[in-house]
Amino acid sequence: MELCSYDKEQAENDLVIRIKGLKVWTPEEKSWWRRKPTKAKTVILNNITGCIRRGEFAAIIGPSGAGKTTFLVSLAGKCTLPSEGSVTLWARNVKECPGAVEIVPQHEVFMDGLSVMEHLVFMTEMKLGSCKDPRNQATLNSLVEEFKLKPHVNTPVGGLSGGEKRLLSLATTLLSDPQILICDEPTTGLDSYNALLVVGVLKKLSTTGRVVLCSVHQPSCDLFKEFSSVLLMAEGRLLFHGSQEECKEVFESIGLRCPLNYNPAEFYIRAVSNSKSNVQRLVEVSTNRLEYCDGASPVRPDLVHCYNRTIQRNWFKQVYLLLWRLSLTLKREIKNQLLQLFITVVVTSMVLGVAYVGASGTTQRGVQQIRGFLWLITSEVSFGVSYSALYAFEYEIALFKRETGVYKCSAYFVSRLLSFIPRCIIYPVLLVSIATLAVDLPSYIMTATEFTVLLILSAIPAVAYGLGMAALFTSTGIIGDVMPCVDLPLLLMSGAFLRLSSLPPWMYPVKYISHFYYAMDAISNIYWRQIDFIDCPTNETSTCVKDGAAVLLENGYVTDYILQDSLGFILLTLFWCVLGYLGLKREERKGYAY
Ligand SMILES: Nc1ncnc2c1ncn2[C@@H]1O[C@H](COP(=O)(O)OP(=O)(O)OP(=O)(O)O)[C@@H](O)[C@H]1O
Repeated sequence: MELCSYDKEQAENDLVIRIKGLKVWTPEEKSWWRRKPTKAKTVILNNITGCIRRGEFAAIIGPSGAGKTTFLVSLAGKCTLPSEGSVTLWARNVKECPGAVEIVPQHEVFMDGLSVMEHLVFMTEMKLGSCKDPRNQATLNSLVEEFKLKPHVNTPVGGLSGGEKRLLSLATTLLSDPQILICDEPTTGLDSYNALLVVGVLKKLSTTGRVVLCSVHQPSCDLFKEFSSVLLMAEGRLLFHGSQEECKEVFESIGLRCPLNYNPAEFYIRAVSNSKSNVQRLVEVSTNRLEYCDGASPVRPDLVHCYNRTIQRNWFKQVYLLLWRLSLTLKREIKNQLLQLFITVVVTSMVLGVAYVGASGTTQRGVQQIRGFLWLITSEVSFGVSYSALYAFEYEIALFKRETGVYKCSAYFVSRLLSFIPRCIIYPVLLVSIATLAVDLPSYIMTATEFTVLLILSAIPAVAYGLGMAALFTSTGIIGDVMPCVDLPLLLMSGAFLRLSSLPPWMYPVKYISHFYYAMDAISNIYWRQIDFIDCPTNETSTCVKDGAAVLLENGYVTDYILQDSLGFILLTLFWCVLGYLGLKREERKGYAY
């Protein structure tokens, strides 16, 4: 089970991680109307140099805000802040060795509706391959055993305690058997038994040659002594790196002796909290001590072969697995979801039925009513599905970012789109079946069937539109405000409120990206093409429309509607999918907030 390996004989005692002059800072923030920066640049990591050896099990300690998390994230090559200096694994840039390092963040993010086993099966399938493979099954079972997750395999993840979630998070990360494991506060929130259990497993990993780095907050004496080395940080600097014995010696050399029976970790942290002089003295000592890293012989990059146990499942398999995971959570809510949908559609259909009872397109009065009815059923479906997709990413975006690299962004978007297909079918079927009973449709069965098929087809670009907008605005939280502004020009193009034949040419592009337009164009054509004669009373004062074709002409709908509207639905779905994909890609690039 080897991930990112290298020629062992050649480099048995070599350095694994080498850090040179690492500096990380937050960028200046400027507003476009002021020249002066609104927020100055802040240095988080200040010129860190050091090296980590094979088999090291290190505790990273320091006061809050010392930069421990930023340091760990930089070591994993996942820091998105501006930086200089270098982090290399076996003489290779950390970013060139993906999969060699895995990071377990401080905060867990899971799909709460899944059970522990379902989550682990999903991750195994995505990262390692089929769960039917005995090797993968053995890995999965051994992690369940090792992290004492067996009693919880059927418990929903959302129902686990904080500590149990931590164990699950570690087990998930270890599935891919990383060569370097970085854990941000792996024992926080665990009782002493589980904390020791976790530390024990991590220590065991390090004895196999892997590097395990953990930031720890106020570790107990028992826990602290399990670590083979200590990295002490304060004010963004690495003040000490070495064994616990050496740490004691260094502190004593600057006149700081840990009292007997006092927790050494707590003593070191206290000594560097709010004491500039202690920090300065340790910086001076460490500058000399850390030179040993420069003296050690580096591995030749050409001898390093980065490979990793995780595999990339093919795109279709990824979509399938993501859909399978979504279906598991949906299955648990299916009764509520169906009931909600049913009530919404029945109430809507009944209101429409009552308002348009007996409406027929064969009379002059009926023309207006049928136009209204057609507009309302198409807009109900479009709004119903696009707004249900609008908040799809709100809760999932953190999970998506956390799982970056596990599956492709496009696979995730497509699986989310496909998960709405049942709604795109059920909604129109119910709505047309109930609402059309009240109106006078020519060749009822045929027309109602055509309406249903059309509304199902129109629901797909509508969902893509909702998801696309959701992906574009998910991180800003303003989606609820943006949607109505984008909806307005699109629904104006439906032809229900404007005569499309007299649109100014500059508005044409809006018409062609309006799913309302294609849906109204098609449904109007289906209905009005069957109306050969519209009665015109002798006492009618205004001009009469004489047949369905005249109604279509008046509205500005096309004649070749099947080809144009089908093409419109396809292109529009692609258009919103591409925009949604780009939105998600942008979120992915921003990185996970560790
Ligand atoms: N993306 C960021 N933007 C702005 N400031 C940041 C960012 N990330 C970290 N910081 C700041 O850098 C400092 C170090 O943060 P970091 O989380 O690395 O510290 P830490 O030692 O892990 O703290 P704790 O032990 O409390 O988790 C903090 O003052 C934090 O506010």
